[in-house]
Amino acid sequence: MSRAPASLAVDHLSHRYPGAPTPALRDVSFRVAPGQRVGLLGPNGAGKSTLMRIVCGFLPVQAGPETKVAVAGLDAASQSLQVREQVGYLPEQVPLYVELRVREHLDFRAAIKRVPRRARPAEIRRVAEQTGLTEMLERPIAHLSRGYRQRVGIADALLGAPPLVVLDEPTVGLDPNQVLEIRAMLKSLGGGQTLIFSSHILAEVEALCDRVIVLAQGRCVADESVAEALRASEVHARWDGPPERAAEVLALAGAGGPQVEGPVADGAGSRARVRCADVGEAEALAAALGRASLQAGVPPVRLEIGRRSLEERFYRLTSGEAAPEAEGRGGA
Ligand SMILES: Nc1ncnc2c1ncn2[C@@H]1O[C@H](COP(=O)(O)OP(=O)(O)OP(=O)(O)O)[C@@H](O)[C@H]1O
Repeated sequence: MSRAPASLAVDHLSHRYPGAPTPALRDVSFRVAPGQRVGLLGPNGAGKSTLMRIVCGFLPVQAGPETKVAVAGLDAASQSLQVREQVGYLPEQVPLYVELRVREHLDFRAAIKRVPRRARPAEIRRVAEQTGLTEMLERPIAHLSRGYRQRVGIADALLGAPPLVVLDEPTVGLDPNQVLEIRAMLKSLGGGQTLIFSSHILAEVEALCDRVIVLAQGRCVADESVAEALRASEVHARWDGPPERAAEVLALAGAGGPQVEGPVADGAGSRARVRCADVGEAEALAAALGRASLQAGVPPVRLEIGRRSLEERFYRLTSGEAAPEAEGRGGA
């Protein structure tokens, strides 16, 4: 089976559970193009599952000014049944009929998803192959390991070739080998569907996605391509002089604005860090800071170019604090 991948549009989406003191989602907006692979990152309670449930039509869209959720152009509020037909969903807690064999379970689920009876055997073979379950089809689910049960949940989400596949923490609770196997399996899924999955694990998102959306306390705090996030660099600088003198050096080098953190006192000296869009910009800035330090007479100087890891950025974005210093790279 094959169907064209779906687009997803989320506009000004907020959500408050009945009786909850704070909203689970606050004015979240983003767009996903057909065939994109998007990682939804965020700490516990950030709102990832809530967002996924709404996108899949399992939680209602709470109306608000300009609120809209559309899958393949279908409105999740007024066309929720049609939206569900577009989506394959792996919930956080996978509901499996453990007394059934894998094939029976998938056949039952395919029937619910209205895969025509005659197409079902081939469809089950297809998803079993994609998820590495071919040898397990006759096993009772009760006898499967957690990793294999997760594969059954993912196979279920892929049944009927839904244009949008939404996987809520597909590797959570698995042992390290199972995590690697599931990641390899997800990576091997072709671009035949739009894929959104949630994770706490940055390496996973880096490896599997072309785009990352970061949620924190119900807000979307970052939305960028993984390549862009990985390109980001920064310059770490230390001076023997006090912060006022370091500020002079920064000004001489033309570094200012929100990209600059510091300068702050560091022992007898001072330090600052400047965010840059890429390594080239960081190298040019490090050289300019070197010249400016000499000019201002604030020696000695230590300048390092550090890659801002996705991990560090994630930490900052979701906690509002600086992570422990990133490892330096190179020097000037
Ligand atoms: N059924 C519910 N009723 C009330 N509050 C809920 C419900 N489900 C989630 N919440 C609350 O909504 C907020 C967002 O939860 P959600 O499960 O969407 O976050 P999450 O990012 O998926 O977290 P986790 O990574 O822990 O699964 C949290 O404060 C949570 O306590």
